[in-house]
Amino acid sequence: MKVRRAVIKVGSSSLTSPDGGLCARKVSRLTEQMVRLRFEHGWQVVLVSSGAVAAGTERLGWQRASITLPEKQAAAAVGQGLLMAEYERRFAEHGLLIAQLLLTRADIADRKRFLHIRNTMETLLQHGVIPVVNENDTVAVEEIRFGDNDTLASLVALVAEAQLLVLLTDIDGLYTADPRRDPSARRITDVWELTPEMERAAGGRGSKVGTGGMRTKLAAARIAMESGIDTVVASSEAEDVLLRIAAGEPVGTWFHARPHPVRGKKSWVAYGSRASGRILVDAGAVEALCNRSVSLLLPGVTGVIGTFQEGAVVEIAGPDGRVFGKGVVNFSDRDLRMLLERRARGEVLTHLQEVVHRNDLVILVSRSAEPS
Ligand SMILES: Nc1ncnc2c1ncn2[C@@H]1O[C@H](COP(=O)(O)OP(=O)(O)O)[C@@H](O)[C@H]1O
Ligand SMILES: N[C@@H](CCC(=O)OP(=O)(O)O)C(=O)O
Repeated sequence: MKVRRAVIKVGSSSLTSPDGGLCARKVSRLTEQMVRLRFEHGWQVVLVSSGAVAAGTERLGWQRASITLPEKQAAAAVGQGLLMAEYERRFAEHGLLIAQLLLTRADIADRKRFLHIRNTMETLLQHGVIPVVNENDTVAVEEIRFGDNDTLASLVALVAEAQLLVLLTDIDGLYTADPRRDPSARRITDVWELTPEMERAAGGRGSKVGTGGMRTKLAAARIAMESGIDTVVASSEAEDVLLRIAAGEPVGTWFHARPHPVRGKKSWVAYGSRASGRILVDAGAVEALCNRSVSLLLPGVTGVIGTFQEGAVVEIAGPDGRVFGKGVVNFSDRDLRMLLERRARGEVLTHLQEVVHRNDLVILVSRSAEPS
């Protein structure tokens, strides 16, 4: 695999001391390696950094265990500045500029905003700047949150059209069970396909500052793999971990990209967008859409759920009610319902046939890949 662009996500525990404050040694070890990736390997690097809440909480002298949501958001606002100051200083020592991108789930779900983020990212990278991304914790309420930076990092990898996603954490990969609970757990070195056993094995966070644990790392790896991006989960503490990954050494757990991935706008439809409604189709349409690269036409539609405008993203479900696809719909829900009624009255609707064009339609390879 030839890497030109990599997204490197660093978890809170990989940047902080046990008291939660930023650990200068940990930050400098990682930034030094990123500088070498840039200059010795020619990689363009996007950094997704957690740690704002942990760093801010420690600086404010607050207790993490009993913190309220507004306090957490306030701590993130303090900590984000501390994080950026630390990165600024470290990268500047090597003549590198950094840029801050704070995103919410809603920014990625909106196609226009997604494109603005992509263009900004592209411009920064073309100018040799290192984008440093985090969730915009201060504005992110439940409905518009990623909630964890693993998912954010996988979507940033789509935005950046990266070839590699690295998730650095406090453990050296995916194990057959959470090693903190099961000492007999073994590390899995390569994953070609995510299995239900792996998902069952992936538990929650491993430290007071972590969010999501291995579960969210698998969800991130799935999005990346299905979008043609390799993912490595590795320990940030392992000696020269990033350089060893760049050298192709077997470090951590390597999740291999699918050979025929979803790409371009379709990957945004599949994983970035949020569906506004659902279209129900008959068995013939399921067969045609899943096995042939065709558009969804009106004769296959049996029902409509929800409210949406033309141009919105909708889910597509078969007669069993299971969602198997997503796409950009050509009609509003109101017009679609009207067309279905007119069809039921026997009207032949030859001129209003194409409900979702095949270029805007994606079959979700795996149901748990749905970003619902
Ligand atoms: N099957 C598993 N394999 C490895 N680690 C696991 C597994 N299940 C749960 N974990 C936990 O996931 C933790 C890493 O996730 P997390 O605490 O969210 O870290 P980060 O802050 O780096 O995102 C590990 O410390 C480990 O205890
Ligand atoms: N946005 C939050 C981090 C959320 C998160 O996913 O944390 P982690 O599991 O440590 O990567 C922060 O900066 O504190």
